Amino acid sequence: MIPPKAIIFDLDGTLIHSAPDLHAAANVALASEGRDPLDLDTVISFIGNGVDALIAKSLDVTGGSDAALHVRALATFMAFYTQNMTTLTKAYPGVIAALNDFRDTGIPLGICTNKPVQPARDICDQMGLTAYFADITGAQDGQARKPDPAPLLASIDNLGVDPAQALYVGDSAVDYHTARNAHVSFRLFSKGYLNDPLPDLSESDSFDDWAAHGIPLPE
Ligand SMILES: O=C(O)COP(=O)(O)O
Ligand SMILES: [Mg+2]
Repeated sequence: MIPPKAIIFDLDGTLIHSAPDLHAAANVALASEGRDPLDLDTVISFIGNGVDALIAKSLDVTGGSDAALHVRALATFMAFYTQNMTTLTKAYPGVIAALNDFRDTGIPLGICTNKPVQPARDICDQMGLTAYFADITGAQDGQARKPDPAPLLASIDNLGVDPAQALYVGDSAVDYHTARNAHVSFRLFSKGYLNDPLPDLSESDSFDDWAAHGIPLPE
């Protein structure tokens, strides 16, 4: 692998362990509808396709859903989550040191997440991450989400590099397929929220510790 000219990261399950706050907000939304709470691992298995999918799956497994219920539960979820996005959330060990190393090379860094863009930006602000990133691309109403390649290609375009020279780092099958669809190199952080196995991904394209990410850097 040659050193990338830009690195774009997924957010949830890649840079930050955000599931505990997503779990808490999901259970507030479920409780407001008289539903039983879900355990953390179940909520983790619902992360990766955005908040709409998280709410839909949470309602499905606790008694079903309809359009009005979905809208209400999503609103309750967002009202709580936007006030509690970094209460339990932490950067994975080694992430800050790795970001410092990447930044020191001078190559541009970005985030491409299926989390709605404003919460993604607010979380980065609250966690002191914003200054590392020249671009933060998140989900927006009416716009394609990962695994559609559009958001990743938009983020790479904002960084001003050719997709062939960029690297995407993510934790899920959604991220892997996004990179494939965009013809962008991919590395998997395997200690995030990987729900489906990735049989086509070679072992050497995966890491489980940010202190040993294996991303080659320019001198
Ligand atoms: O919000 C989600 O479901 C996933 O967010 P991510 O794309 O940062 O992993
Ligand atoms: Mg993720």
